Amino acid sequence: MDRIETPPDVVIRRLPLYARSLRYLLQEDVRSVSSQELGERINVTAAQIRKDLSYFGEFGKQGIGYDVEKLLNQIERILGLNQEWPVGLIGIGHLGEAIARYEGFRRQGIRIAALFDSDPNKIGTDINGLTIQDDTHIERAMREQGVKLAIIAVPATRAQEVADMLVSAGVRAILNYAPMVIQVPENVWVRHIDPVAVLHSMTYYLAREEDKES
Ligand SMILES: NC(=O)c1ccc[n+]([C@@H]2O[C@H](COP(=O)([O-])OP(=O)(O)OC[C@H]3O[C@@H](n4cnc5c(N)ncnc54)[C@H](O)[C@@H]3O)[C@@H](O)[C@H]2O)c1
Repeated sequence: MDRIETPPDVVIRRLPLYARSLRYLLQEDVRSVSSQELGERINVTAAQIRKDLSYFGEFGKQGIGYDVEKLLNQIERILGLNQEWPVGLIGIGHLGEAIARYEGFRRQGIRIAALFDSDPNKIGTDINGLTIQDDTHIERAMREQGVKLAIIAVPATRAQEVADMLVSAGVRAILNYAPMVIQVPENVWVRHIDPVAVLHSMTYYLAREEDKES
């Protein structure tokens, strides 16, 4: 069977969730799992899991389920997690410092490799063995280390200029925490994390409930 279709982005976004669930299963010493059981853990139907995985080849056998370790290895390979990814972090304020100190990234294939800020009081100080560099050095430092991934944790008003510097530095994927949509060329991936917008999408429901009660 030909499998030339490009997997949609929603499928790619689910793969890390499958991988995480499979890691938990391995920790629980579960060696084999059905798409039904895997789906229940992440609120996805068994049919959806089978369809998602079918973009990448044949996994598991009908009626037997998936070998947890093998499927995890395959998904990790698909996600490029058979290597470690260095990441540049820009903006070492409240959030940036917490990210720089977070040990969980390293355990999951992501290595914070370079820190940048524009505040002269922060430049030259160390966090977790890394020296905060002047953000005017982004291009040189990122190119020298071959860093293709970056995290933006600067105020919204500074996010676009930082994104422009990252693009000039050859960065191809940006995780943006600033509440501001940044413009980048087509060949650069951007994901936004906006906890305030997510909370507001729930305050909508709470406010309606309160209206009904009053
Ligand atoms: N702190 C949170 O819980 C939180 C939650 C969600 C989103 N955010 C967003 O994350 C971003 C950072 O938040 P924060 O609380 O850490 O802010 P912060 O003010 O504590 O830190 C911002 C840091 O960015 C640096 N900076 C400013 N301009 C820069 C530039 N051009 N280049 C490099 N560094 C620069 C500042 O010197 C400072 O160290 C903001 O956009 C904020 O809206 C924060």
